[in-house]
Amino acid sequence: MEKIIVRGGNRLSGTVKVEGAKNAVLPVIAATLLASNGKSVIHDVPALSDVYTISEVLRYLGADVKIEENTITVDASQELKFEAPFEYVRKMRASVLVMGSLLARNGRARVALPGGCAIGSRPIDQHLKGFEAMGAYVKVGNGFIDAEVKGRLRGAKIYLDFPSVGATENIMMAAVLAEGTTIIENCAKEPEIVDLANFLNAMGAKVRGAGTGTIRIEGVDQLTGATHTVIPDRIEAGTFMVAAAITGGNVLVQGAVPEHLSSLIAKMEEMGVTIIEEGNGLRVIGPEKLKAVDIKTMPYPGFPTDMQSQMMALLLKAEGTSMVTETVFENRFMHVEEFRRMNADIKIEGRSVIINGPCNLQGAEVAATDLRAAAALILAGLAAEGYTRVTELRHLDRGYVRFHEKLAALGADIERVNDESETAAEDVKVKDLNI
Ligand SMILES: CC(=O)N[C@H]1[C@@H](OP(=O)(O)OP(=O)(O)OC[C@H]2O[C@@H](n3ccc(=O)[nH]c3=O)[C@H](O)[C@@H]2O)O[C@H](CO)[C@@H](O)[C@@H]1O
Ligand SMILES: C=C(OP(=O)(O)O)C(=O)O
Repeated sequence: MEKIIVRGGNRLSGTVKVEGAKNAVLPVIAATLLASNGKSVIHDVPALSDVYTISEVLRYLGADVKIEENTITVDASQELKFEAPFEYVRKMRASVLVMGSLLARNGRARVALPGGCAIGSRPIDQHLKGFEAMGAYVKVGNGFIDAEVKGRLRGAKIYLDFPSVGATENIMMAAVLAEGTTIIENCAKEPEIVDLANFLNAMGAKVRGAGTGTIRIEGVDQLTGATHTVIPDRIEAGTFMVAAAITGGNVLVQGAVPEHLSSLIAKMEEMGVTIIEEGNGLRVIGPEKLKAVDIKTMPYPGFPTDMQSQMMALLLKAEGTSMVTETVFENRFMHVEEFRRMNADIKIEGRSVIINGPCNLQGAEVAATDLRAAAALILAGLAAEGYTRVTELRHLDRGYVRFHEKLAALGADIERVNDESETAAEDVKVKDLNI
């Protein structure tokens, strides 16, 4: 079994470079399907398992995808299939993002239902509501969503009940080739939405208002492949900012965009962390003592849910009582039990978590339950006494490139091992159970 073993206590120092954003590159890759001529060239693509999964989806659909270092080239000019099977969607929910592009290009999209995951039930009703408003007939059955439109999609006014990131992206991708104007109201404002709009516009689309609560899209007849560089990953940047703070370290996070991180910066400063803009990044200096604060996750520009578990790790070391309230996903507290295994004084009360700090964290064997929980447990391990062993690393690999190597380069005592003896023992168990 693969695990990351970290021994806490080292102060981190040095420079770490942020990768291109996972949550920006996935919709951008899905959008390359919209180009019926020319190739798209995407730069600063992070080497993540999610990126390989979406590339496989595109290949299955008939696109020609080449990955060279941090650049992906997609030629989707040939005829495309319209179905994305469960084997891909199961690996990665974001596979559902090909739906808007396929519907716009083919007039039909059939995508396996993504189902829930460890952080919540995650329905896609708002995506489907948008497609229906644009004239698509949507049917859900046998584990698939089937959307079909006779002729071309038509522009429509769509109000989202919640500013869903995925629904905003999927509707944008459907609307760029629709006939007439689409207006998405109460849409998501995340930087990743702006990045997608920039790529679509480079392909010849007419998208205005991305980054505000209303996006206006005038449909065009055809899109052409374009070149694009993905924005830096604000969540990876934030994770390293916490790593610096939790160890009382001094780290330059190169590529961190301050405007994308304002809520995190504000909260970390309230805790007593020093954050200085330097070059094209942020220098983060951890204090001797951290102060407790309250946090509530919200859609952008509110505090990001994708930083909730890492920030919770930091609050474990803060003096006083902190409350973390999760409003975006209904079940994103699976890491709390794991923190408790590390001797954290922490409890769940409804949609909030109460932390009494500073906790005397102790190393333990803990399991990652989702991508950000994996990072948070490693962060807690950096500040714990003794050795922390984190398992279920497939979650980590979805969103972090060489995470342990980057931390080791900053001075952390950390390694990633493949413990053969444990794997062998597990094989025996599996055989005994005849699974
Ligand atoms: C690949 C990607 O970019 N993932 C991000 C994206 O996920 P994703 O796009 O899935 O997140 P959404 O913004 O859509 O979801 C937010 C909330 O809205 C609900 N909802 C969403 C759609 C819908 O049709 N109906 C509905 O009820 C969800 O269940 C959830 O409770 O934004 C989330 C919120 O910032 C981040 O945590 C994820 O990292
Ligand atoms: C929840 C996340 O991603 P996804 O939507 O791909 O599951 C995340 O990046 O933290």
